Amino acid sequence: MSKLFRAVIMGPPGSGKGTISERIAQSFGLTHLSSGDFLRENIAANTEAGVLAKTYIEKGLLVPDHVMTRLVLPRLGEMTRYSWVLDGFPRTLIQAKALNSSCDLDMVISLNIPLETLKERLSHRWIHPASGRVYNMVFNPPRIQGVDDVTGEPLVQQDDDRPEALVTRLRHYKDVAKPVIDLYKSMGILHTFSDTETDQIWPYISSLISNKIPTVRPDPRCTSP
Ligand SMILES: Nc1ncnc2c1ncn2[C@@H]1O[C@H](COP(=O)(O)OP(=O)(O)OP(=O)(O)O)[C@@H](O)[C@H]1O
Ligand SMILES: Nc1nc2c(ncn2[C@@H]2O[C@H](COP(=O)(O)OP(=O)(O)O)[C@@H](O)[C@H]2O)c(=O)[nH]1
Repeated sequence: MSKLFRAVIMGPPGSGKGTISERIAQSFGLTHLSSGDFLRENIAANTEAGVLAKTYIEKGLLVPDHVMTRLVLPRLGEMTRYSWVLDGFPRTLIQAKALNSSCDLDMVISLNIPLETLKERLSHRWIHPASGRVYNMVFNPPRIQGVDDVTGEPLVQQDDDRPEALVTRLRHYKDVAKPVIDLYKSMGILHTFSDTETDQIWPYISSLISNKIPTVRPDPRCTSP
């Protein structure tokens, strides 16, 4: 069996983590794991972690590290046979160290996108709150304006995506992410991409991953035993 591939994607709000993770998942047959999705699932299922996490998310705060690690690491433990790209975790040094002690990462992708681009993108970002599906009224609009493609439910704009809120979020991201980025740099697995367009960055990410995964392997869940 060929070696499994594990990647983390980091970047400020609106940098394209979700968009690029989806492209990686589709192109290389990896599973896209998102801490935001894990949280939404737990909130919907009213688990103990979900109820606790909700109180932080509603205040615009990061969920405490011990809650996040207890939530994410067991999910990764269930993925031992699969290659994945992890989006939204780790966000702090404590989370990064916990991740390092539970698995070996092959690659960390860090997106470094100018503030003006983030502001512009987030001002057009609309989401389907229940699923976390993300649209952009310019870049990838829904089929019917204002409505989720899958459920037909209304889309909303998050308060956090307002330009005024973004500057604070970005500062916070930089402070918290810096030691994480330094750690991955020191491990020699960090790859940073800077551009204003996902379509410009994508060929570089794609060829980087192709070099690590010489043949595009089908997702093992989709093959018969
Ligand atoms: N690794 C994490 N550590 C702490 N809190 C987290 C983590 N991942 C997600 N959260 C919490 O869940 C919320 C939703 O996360 P999600 O990644 O879906 O969206 P987001 O923070 O709006 O990020 P972005 O704008 O970068 O997509 C976050 O705002 C944060 O409160
Ligand atoms: N205009 C434009 N919008 C983009 C581009 N890449 C992603 N987006 C949109 O920008 C917003 C933020 O992207 P997202 O993947 O949610 O970023 P994340 O917050 O880092 O996960 C979404 O509305 C995307 O559809 C791009 O290259 N150009």
